[in-house]
Amino acid sequence: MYSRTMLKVRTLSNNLKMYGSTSSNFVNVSVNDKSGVAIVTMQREPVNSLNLELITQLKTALSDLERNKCRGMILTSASKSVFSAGLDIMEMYKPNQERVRNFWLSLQDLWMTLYGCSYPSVAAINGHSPAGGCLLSMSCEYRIMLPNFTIGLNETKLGIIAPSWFVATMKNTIGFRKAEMALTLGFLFTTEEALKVGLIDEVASSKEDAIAKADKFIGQFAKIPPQPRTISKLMLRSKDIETLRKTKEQDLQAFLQVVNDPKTQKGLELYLESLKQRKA
Ligand SMILES: CCCCCCCC/C=C\C=C\CC(=O)SCCNC(=O)CCNC(=O)[C@H](O)C(C)(C)COP(=O)(O)OP(=O)(O)OC[C@H]1O[C@@H](n2cnc3c(N)ncnc32)[C@H](O)[C@@H]1OP(=O)(O)O
Repeated sequence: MYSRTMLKVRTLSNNLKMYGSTSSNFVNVSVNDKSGVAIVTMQREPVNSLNLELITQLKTALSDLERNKCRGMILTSASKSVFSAGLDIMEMYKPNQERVRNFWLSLQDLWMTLYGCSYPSVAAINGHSPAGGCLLSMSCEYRIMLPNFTIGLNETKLGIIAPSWFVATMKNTIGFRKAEMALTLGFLFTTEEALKVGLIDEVASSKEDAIAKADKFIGQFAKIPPQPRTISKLMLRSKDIETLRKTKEQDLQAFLQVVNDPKTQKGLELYLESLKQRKA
């Protein structure tokens, strides 16, 4: 049914090669020949932390799907326990200035592409989904999650502030009051809590069940003319996308200022240590 890599993810562009990156394939795209629905799988082990390369490859994959007029897209993970651990902290810890700049601009681009894509989008959340992982999930139109995992914007717990477009995405997903509580507490919801608060739409018993449910959700649009569908979606979403488009540089500078603050660097160092110690 789903043929692997029918839509090839392009290798990294030249401007990334200058950082000495190898063009490993962190994203797999497979398309169902019959329905035209694509499954986009993040496969950057161990936790799909979003580094520059994964972000760039995701953006390329989503844009390719747009160009190829795909019928729907399901975003999921190759890991059995993590959807995405959010932004790769190593991109922000003692960063190379040119790379960290590119990193943030690429993340902005990815969000604008995913949030504003014309095709129906579903996150099949088959593992933990904190911070940037939650942002990706919320940017889709529908979320299906497996039990016993967590999801949320936990930035305040890390001593940082979620950028305004993360906040807008959460507010648009669960409403002002619940977003305010969740963001100020840096709350990570369990699957059950996420369902209750409306952060996810359905619970699935397995990844296969999540994909089947996602296919069913997308299938509903077969009878809806695509143009009115897309225009309606963008009427709801384009204001926040345009806000970021207009303030990209300002947002970048705010990010760079925070990242380059010695206090942030110390915080990131301690957090990385705490992640490693959890294992010991
Ligand atoms: C006024 C306007 C100001 C604007 C300023 C903007 C500033 C905003 C800046 C940043 C925004 C950030 C958003 C983010 O996304 S930050 C990332 C937040 N992510 C997390 O907190 C998740 C951390 N990870 C975990 O909780 C767990 O790893 C989990 C995802 C639950 C998976 O657990 P488990 O399966 O047990 O795996 P391990 O913890 O053992 O991890 C395996 C290895 O992966 C490393 N790891 C984990 N997460 C990350 C990460 N996000 N980045 C980099 N590396 C990560 C972990 O250390 C292990 O490494 P190793 O095997 O070497 O020990």
